[in-house]
Amino acid sequence: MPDIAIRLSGVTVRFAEKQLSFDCAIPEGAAVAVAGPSGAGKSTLFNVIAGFETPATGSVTLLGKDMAGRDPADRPVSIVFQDNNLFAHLSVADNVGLGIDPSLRLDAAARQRVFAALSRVGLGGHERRLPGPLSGGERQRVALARALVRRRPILLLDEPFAALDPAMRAEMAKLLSELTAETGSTMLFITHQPEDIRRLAERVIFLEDGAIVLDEPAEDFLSRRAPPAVARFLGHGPV
Ligand SMILES: Nc1ncnc2c1ncn2[C@@H]1O[C@H](COP(=O)(O)OP(=O)(O)OP(=O)(O)O)[C@@H](O)[C@H]1O
Repeated sequence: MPDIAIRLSGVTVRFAEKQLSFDCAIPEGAAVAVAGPSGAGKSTLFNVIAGFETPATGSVTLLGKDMAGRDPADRPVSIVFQDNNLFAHLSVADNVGLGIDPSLRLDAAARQRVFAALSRVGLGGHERRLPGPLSGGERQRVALARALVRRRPILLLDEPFAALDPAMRAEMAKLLSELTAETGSTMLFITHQPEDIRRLAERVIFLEDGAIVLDEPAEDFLSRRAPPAVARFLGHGPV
């Protein structure tokens, strides 16, 4: 049995109009899809794991360590946001270098890591370009390279496929599955497409109305006809 990479126990998050609650145990090395209707709590779940949101109750344990009071920078987590947060005035290489040192004081070994990460995501030779003219898929891969140079064992990807056309979706899924196999990292990705689950996920976490309602192997999830929100997600219509 693999160890548990992410354990949330009795976690609640209170917003003015809403309370969310999370319990889950995600094995180390798993590729996990996070799905559910808009407003269900997917981004909040990521923010709790990454440390951008502080729970009102409960515990967040990552790789066996309690994260209470730990800043995002001190957690074993890299997060790639949906809008990929690239700086328009910095080169591709510098955008990736920020993952190593926010003040961009990079020695030769660090610069080598940046080049290696860009080459790994298929962007070797693009180091000096600015992000502006890049395609959506290329920008996503720059953001992914920045996450990779941080070498954190847990990778959170907020809709990594959203801006991509079907061919690029398949390519990105292949890249992510190769990367996680190589590094052994635990990866969670938010998606609205069953196809991404078929391609990449071993497990699925499904949220509804502020809570995790399913946490199970992808094949079990994909053969479901209920509850209704899952049936809708899978394109089966209401039951
Ligand atoms: N900072 C906040 N203050 C108040 N309410 C919030 C805050 N962040 C999220 N919420 C509320 O919590 C609920 C969950 O939001 P969240 O963004 O996590 O959902 P989501 O599943 O990621 O949605 P989407 O798919 O639309 O991005 C929503 O009702 C949202 O309005």
